[in-house]
Amino acid sequence: MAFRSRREKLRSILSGGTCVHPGSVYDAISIRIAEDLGFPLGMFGGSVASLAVLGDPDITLITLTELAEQMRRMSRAAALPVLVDADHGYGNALNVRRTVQELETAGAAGLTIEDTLLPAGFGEAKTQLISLEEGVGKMKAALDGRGDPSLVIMGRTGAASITSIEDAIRRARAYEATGVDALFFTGIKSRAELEAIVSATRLPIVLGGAPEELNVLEYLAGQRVRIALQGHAPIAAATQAVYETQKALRDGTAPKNLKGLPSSDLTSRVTREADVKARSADVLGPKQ
Ligand SMILES: O=C([O-])CC(=O)C(=O)O
Ligand SMILES: [Mg+2]
Repeated sequence: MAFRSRREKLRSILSGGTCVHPGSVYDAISIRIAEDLGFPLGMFGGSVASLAVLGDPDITLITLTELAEQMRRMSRAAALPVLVDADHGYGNALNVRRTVQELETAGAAGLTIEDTLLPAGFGEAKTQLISLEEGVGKMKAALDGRGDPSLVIMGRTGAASITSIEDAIRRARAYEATGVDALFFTGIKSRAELEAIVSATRLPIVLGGAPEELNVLEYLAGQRVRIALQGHAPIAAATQAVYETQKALRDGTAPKNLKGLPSSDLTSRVTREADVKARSADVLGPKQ
């Protein structure tokens, strides 16, 4: 299986003794940059998928097909293992099974399924959770949908910031019992909360965003946290760069005087130009 080594790399992060920051990736160029800079893993968030594909905020308007297609583009562009935020699995537990099948064939190294009620329901001001029982059904369906046993499936709960830390632990333990490979938590606010989770569970932990006091890799590593997200600044920086460049051009700046453009060397690296040229010479013959 072509993607197995990517999945095994993610598994070795989860079974290792350190905690890593993933690179935030959302398209073919961003995954190549993350790979070239030596990130051990890419994180493809639902928020950045919505931004890159639709230009929308993170409100689950993106479809599974669009998400999987963007993942497929990244899988072709680079060999960096990618953890995909598969949100709620795009429907009920049967949809979760389908979501796993699609992301597996698109080359994801791993994916998260969360227990948030998505998209937001009628008249609901605050984010809601599905029941623990429905969450368990989704985790079972995700595992059932996996064809390649090396694909990593993570159970994710946002309960810490929606209901309580006790509820987050209860849910994590129930997801753990289904056989998922790791637990992903959002909304953890303190070391005490993290330590309560650590003593009540046994699987590797992934933290999606954490306050300053938690953000020390050595400390996190000692708490069984293997991956700690750092948000999605690269796509935000790209938005600002496009804005500045278009504004300068609109204001009359000559293209040769624009600031912040990549060197030709960087462009050549992110397009893997040397590789393309070598292949062109092989199959298209020498240029006349
Ligand atoms: O998983 C992540 O990267 C955090 C998240 O939910 C998102 O960005 O949609
Ligand atoms: Mg998300």
